[in-house]
Amino acid sequence: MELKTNHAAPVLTDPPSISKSRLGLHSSLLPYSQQGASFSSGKYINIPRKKPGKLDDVRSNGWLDAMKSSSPPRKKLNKDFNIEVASDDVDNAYCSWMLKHPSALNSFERITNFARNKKIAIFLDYDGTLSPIVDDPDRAIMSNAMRSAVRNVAKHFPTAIISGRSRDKVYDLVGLTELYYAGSHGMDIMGPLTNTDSNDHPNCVKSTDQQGKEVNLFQPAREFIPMINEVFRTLVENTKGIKGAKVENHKFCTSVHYRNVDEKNWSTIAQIVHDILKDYPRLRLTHGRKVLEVRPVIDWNKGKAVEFLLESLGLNGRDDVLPIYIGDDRTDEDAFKFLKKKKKRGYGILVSPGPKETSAFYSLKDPSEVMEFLKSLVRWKEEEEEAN
Ligand SMILES: O=P(O)(O)OC[C@H]1O[C@H](O[C@H]2O[C@H](CO)[C@@H](O)[C@H](O)[C@H]2O)[C@H](O)[C@@H](O)[C@@H]1O
Repeated sequence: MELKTNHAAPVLTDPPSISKSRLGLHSSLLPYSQQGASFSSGKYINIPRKKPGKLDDVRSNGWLDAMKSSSPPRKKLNKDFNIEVASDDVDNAYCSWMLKHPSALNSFERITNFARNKKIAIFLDYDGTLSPIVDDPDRAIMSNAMRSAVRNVAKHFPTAIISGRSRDKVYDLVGLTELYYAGSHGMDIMGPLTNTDSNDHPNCVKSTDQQGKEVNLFQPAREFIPMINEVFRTLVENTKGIKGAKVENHKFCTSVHYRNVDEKNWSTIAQIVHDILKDYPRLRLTHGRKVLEVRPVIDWNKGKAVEFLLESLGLNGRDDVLPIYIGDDRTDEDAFKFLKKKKKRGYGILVSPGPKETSAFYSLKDPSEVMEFLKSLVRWKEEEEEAN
């Protein structure tokens, strides 16, 4: 592929950026990244609400655009984004983007040079990162080779999975006891019990894990469980006539999948979720890959979860620590932003086969490259240990 950096490259956003003021949006309908949350556990985000009675249609408020642009297969980029470019231009766009977000594999030596004499902490998203995206969320099975790569990484570095799925579900899928797990986009964290400030955090309780080991359980949205259950049941009921729709209950949030729904019914799905949110002002919408997610309006996300876990591990804010976060989705951007905040605090790595707006520093194409990167880290660490 030829590199042409002077070409005006179309960088694709996922979902597309929408002018709030132009559309006069109900802010709970906006993609999460547009809402500007700030840290403070358990506090609500201050979201100005529209006057009741003035409801947007899902078409005019940008939901449908965001739904269409979520998770486009690379070969369909031009069509899905209505960009009139030849496929060479898409390749050029990708190359230009790669200059800004180089491959973590090609930059491996740079990464390890920076990591030398530092303690690395690894944070991994699940879907699209450790397992490829598939049509049925229940069949997103991680390969044994990937499991073994993650197990080996965890032998050398503290390692956590940060997923949008419920913590129990992602634990069942990964099946490794040596990791820390954060489910429901970080709203359900099982971390180490240590003598750090994180133990005194409100919403933190001592608990035991599957092996009976004492752990720290942090659930800042606990009070929302009955509400999420109620919304889950209503969503199941209201979408049951839509072929291919699937609703998941993640305990602190709920997801409505439309990957397998005929595109002509997407507006119906959107309208159903939109109508439910009208009745629950303490819940809001975020967009994932062909999924609408309903979650509490609390100031908590995957970035906060990374900070919390680093704090629990006694690793937060230290110059001798290098956190690395690998993820593929919009919700991973909060973690990338957290690592980027202070210069060189850590590396975000976006998993994407095409250009995407991101706060990640590096990129990897797909889960097989993620596995290669994890294996390389282990090899490097073992060589370092042997040499010392
Ligand atoms: O934070 P993650 O671990 O990446 O979880 C995000 C969502 O992942 C799952 O949905 C996605 O993967 C499915 C399986 O490949 C795919 O069918 C779906 O279209 C994707 O959105 C999970 O089912 C969701 O509930 C998570 O929120």
